[in-house]
Amino acid sequence: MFFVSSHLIPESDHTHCLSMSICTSGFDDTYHRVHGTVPTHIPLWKAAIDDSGKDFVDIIYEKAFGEGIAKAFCSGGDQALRSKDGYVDYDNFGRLNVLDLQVQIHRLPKPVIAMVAGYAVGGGHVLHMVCDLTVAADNAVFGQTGPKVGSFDAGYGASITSRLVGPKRAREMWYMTRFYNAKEAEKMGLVNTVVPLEKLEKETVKWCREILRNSPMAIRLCKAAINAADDGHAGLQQIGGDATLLFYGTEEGNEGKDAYLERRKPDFSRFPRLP
Ligand SMILES: CC(C)(COP(=O)(O)OP(=O)(O)OC[C@H]1O[C@@H](n2cnc3c(N)ncnc32)[C@H](O)[C@@H]1OP(=O)(O)O)[C@@H](O)C(=O)NCCC(=O)NCCSC(=O)CCC(=O)c1ccccc1C(=O)O
Repeated sequence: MFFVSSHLIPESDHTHCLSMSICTSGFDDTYHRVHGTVPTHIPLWKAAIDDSGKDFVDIIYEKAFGEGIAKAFCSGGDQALRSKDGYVDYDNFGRLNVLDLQVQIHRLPKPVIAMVAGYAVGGGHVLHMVCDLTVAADNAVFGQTGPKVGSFDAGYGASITSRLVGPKRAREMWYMTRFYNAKEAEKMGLVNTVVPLEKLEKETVKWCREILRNSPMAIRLCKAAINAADDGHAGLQQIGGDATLLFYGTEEGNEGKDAYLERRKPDFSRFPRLP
């Protein structure tokens, strides 16, 4: 189970900087939090998975929830770092790395829950939309800003908006760049639930635990199935991989492998040919 959240990044730096709360699959009481400012140009999933955000942990967490000020989930690509070819890296290469993060969130065979406090706008709004579920605080604000600042996300960004809120509303969001409060977002189907800010993390953890009561393989396949149509061949590959994974655990699958290793002809006759 993963959940992605972003709390207030100190001072002005709340652009594409997520403080991430990553709950590993066990998600027991020892789940760890990785809170940190992770700039656009570092693949966030990698930072999270590598635990490389460890140093930030308490500082950001305190700033965000300790002081009761969670101003932003993510306000999108840092316009100050934007260059002619993307968002510049430490090595001065422009990149659009957030696209990779979107793909990773979609393909991760576990639910990813966006825990949104404050602004989720621009590329930050796309990030919450690619997550499986969104638990929003009552101070959350949602919207696309791209066309206002000369940007757009014509990949997952535009198409998932349309899936979630319908094509008319999606156009409204992208053409008009309006902001919507948490209740409006809930009504539009952009978020799953809205809770008071101070209950945000508790509620998100509750949702995680509720999911974790259920079959991990069933959930894995539900996620793959829900994303399959949107993801085209990559979606089929994901669900196909899951089918292979399950088949390798069967006697029928192993008969082929065993026969090969034992240098004999495989005997599949005992396996049913189901209607
Ligand atoms: C988020 C706001 C609505 C907050 O407003 P407010 O509370 O009044 O605070 P401010 O005073 O405006 O902001 C505080 C401080 O933060 C700076 N800031 C905020 N957001 C950004 C930003 N995105 N870039 C740079 N700086 C930002 C702001 O300037 C202030 O700094 P000071 O130094 O204190 O003055 C409001 O801030 C706002 O609307 N922000 C801009 C939102 C925005 O337009 N975001 C960019 C959208 S485009 C985008 O996200 C890229 C899309 C993308 O990610 C992508 C798409 C397709 C392919 C690839 C990519 C990709 O990889 O990036």
